[in-house]
Amino acid sequence: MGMVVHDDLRVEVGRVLAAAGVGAQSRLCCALSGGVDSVSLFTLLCTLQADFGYALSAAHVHHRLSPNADAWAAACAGRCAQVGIPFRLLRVTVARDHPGGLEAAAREARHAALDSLDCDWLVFGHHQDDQAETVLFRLLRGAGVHGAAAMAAFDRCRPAVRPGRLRPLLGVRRAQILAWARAAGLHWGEDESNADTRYTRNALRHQLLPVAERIFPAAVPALARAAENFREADALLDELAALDAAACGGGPWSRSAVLALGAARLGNLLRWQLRRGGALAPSRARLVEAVRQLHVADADTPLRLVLGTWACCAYRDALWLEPDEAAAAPAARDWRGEATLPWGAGEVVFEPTLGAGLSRARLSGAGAVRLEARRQGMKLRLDWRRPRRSFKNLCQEAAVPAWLRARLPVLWVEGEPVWVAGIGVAAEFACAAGEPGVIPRWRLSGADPARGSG
Ligand SMILES: Nc1ncnc2c1ncn2[C@@H]1O[C@H](COP(=O)(O)OP(=O)(O)OP(=O)(O)O)[C@@H](O)[C@H]1O
Repeated sequence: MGMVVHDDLRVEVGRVLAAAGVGAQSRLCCALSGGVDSVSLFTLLCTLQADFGYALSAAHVHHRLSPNADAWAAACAGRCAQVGIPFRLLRVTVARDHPGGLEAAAREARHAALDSLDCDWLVFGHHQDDQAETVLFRLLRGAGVHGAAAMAAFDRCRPAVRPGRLRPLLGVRRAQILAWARAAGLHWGEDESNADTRYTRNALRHQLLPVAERIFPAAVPALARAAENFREADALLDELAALDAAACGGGPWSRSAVLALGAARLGNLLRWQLRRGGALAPSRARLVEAVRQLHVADADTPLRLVLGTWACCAYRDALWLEPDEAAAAPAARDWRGEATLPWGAGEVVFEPTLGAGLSRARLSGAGAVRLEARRQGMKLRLDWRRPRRSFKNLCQEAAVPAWLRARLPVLWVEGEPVWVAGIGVAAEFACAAGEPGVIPRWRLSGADPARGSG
């Protein structure tokens, strides 16, 4: 393209790529908005391709919001065609009723579309001024350490799930990029919404930050440095949470071990686990309240505390987090005498006994034995001398909370329940004295409930 290439920007982008471990086998996709930042980035990535040997492509998200959106998309497509770089146009539909407003809805749709691309790294044009704005924005909304850490120059996001994110210009000032782009003779678009101070981010950029810079001339690099400090502290908190999670039993934690942690550490553990599960961060008030309730509930009370889109559950000595909509019952399974069967977040263990639990003879004389959730209108007789009672009644008596009922494993023989976890064995199938039997036990262990298995 016959442009002047200033070495400083090229060196900086190359430094970040090398630090992230980008090499000849890497597939990079440049998120190309058509603005000066991503156009400069795209140009630099094209230049550096010879040094690194990576495969480069570009993608533009068409939000269908602005009347100029088609022109932006066409400009991006044209730019890629000119230099022979594969280009993807991603059309998204932005929710008009998003609780965070149109800007947040557009961002969410944009990131979801980009995440679906088949590449190792998505490369963004964020720079140091964006970083400073992000830090300030988040602090003004009461962020914690994780939020105030803002953006990383690179995050290797769960390789199998979504591409990593690279921001090679994060240490570069906006003015530097602009000067570089002008010197390089680039052409780019100006986003009409950037001048619109109705959007909070733009108000921050055009009104708040200029005032801060008048008083603190180094406000932008200082805020970017603060983000790095927060990032370091955040990594330490994550390490602490990982240690605490392991010490509390890995998968479903031991409730007593979790409650032995101080309130701040317990909150840190919950936040960490929620982030790993991809949950939105709960509000501080909600989290503090959940920690308080966990502490005041007596050890045997089952708990289900909603934390935003997830819930923190405790039953007996197990404590775990799961998506809030996961009220669905675990998958049914046939029992053919196995020692254990998986059940949702845990398993059902069949312990051999003598004169207790379910009669082996009766079970083997019956048809198919199936582990399944409760069924509508089911009844169970625990005692010969008493009538059959409804599942609901039995649950109430055994203090099994409503949310847990759909998850209780039930052993069914020919359409009749013969065992219900936490409740007992049907009198018809009870083992007589001295007779070989089996006791099923529901154990919340094994699989990680936060992964929502079963
Ligand atoms: N429509 C788009 N299509 C492709 N990439 C885009 C688009 N808009 C923005 N990007 C990418 O995101 C970077 C940051 O853009 P911008 O500052 O407008 O977004 P933001 O909303 O502040 O950031 P973020 O989306 O990360 O929250 C751009 O440099 C570009 O790499």
